[in-house]
Amino acid sequence: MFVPLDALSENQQPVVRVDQMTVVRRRVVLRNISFAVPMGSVTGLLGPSGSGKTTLIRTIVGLQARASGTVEVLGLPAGSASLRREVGYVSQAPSVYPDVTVRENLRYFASVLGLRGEPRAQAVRRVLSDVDLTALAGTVVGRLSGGERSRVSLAVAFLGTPRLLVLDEPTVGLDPVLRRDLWALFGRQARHGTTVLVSSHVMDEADRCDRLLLLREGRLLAAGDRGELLARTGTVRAEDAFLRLVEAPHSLEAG
Ligand SMILES: Nc1ncnc2c1ncn2[C@@H]1O[C@H](COP(=O)(O)OP(=O)(O)OP(=O)(O)O)[C@@H](O)[C@H]1O
Repeated sequence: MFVPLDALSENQQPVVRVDQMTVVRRRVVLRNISFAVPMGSVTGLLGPSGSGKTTLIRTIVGLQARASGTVEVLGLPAGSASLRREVGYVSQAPSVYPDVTVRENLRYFASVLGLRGEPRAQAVRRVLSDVDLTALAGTVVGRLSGGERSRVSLAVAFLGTPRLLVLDEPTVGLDPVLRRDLWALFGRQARHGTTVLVSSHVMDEADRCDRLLLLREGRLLAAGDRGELLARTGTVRAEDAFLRLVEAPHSLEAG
C-alpha cells in the first residue's frame, strides 16, 4: 500500500516530479513510483540498504535510465543540460581530486563556479567551517579518511547556490555532533531557497526532515509531510510509522 499524504496544489510548482516510474537494473528495482517534492523543503529519502535510494537519486540527477514513467526537475526532463547549474549532487563516492589539498580542491571548484578573489576566499572559508574541515584545509585529500573525503565533496556542493541539492547518504559514519550540525545546515539551505533531498538508511534521521519519502524493496510506502505521516499512523517517530506501514497497512487504507 502507498500512502500519498498530501497533494501539491495546482499552482505549486514542484522542484521534482516523478510519475509512475519503474526502473529495471537486471531486475525491477523501483516499481511504479510517483511523488512530488515542493520548493524549499528538506525531504528525507529513507529506506533500508538495497531499497533503491541511490537508484532513485540517479534518476533525479539524470544518470539512470528508466523502463517507464517520467521524471521532471524544475519543470524540465531530468538530466537536461540547462539543469547543470541548478542541481547540486553529492554521490556516495567522493568526487574530488585526491592529489591536492582540501583548500586547493575548494578553490578550484569555486573558480569553476566563477568566483574570484575575496568572494572565493570567503566561500572556501565558509564551506570549510560548515563541514568542520578547517583544521584539515592544508591536507592532501588522498591522506584523509573516507568520511573526511566525503565531507570535502559535500563542501564543494555548498560552494554554489543550486536550486536543488541532492545528497546521497551524506551523514554515514559521522560523529553525532557533526551529523546534527549538518542537518541544521540542510535546514538553513532550505530556508534560503535551496530544496534539499537527502537519503539515509538511519531512520532516526527522518525525524529531522520536513517531508519524507519512505522506500522499501523498490516501492514507495509513503510520500509527504512528516507530521501528517505521524498523525496518519498514530506514531511519534518515523521509524514506528515505517513499521506500521509495513506491518499493518490495511488498517490505514480507510484513513
Ligand atoms: N550496478 C548495478 N547493477 C545491477 N543492479 C544494481 C546495481 N546497483 C544496484 N543494483 C540493484 O538495485 C537495488 C537497489 O540498489 P540501490 O543502490 O539503489 O539501493 P540503496 O537503497 O541506495 O542501498 P544502500 O543504502 O545500501 O546504498 C539493489 O538491491 C541491487 O539489486
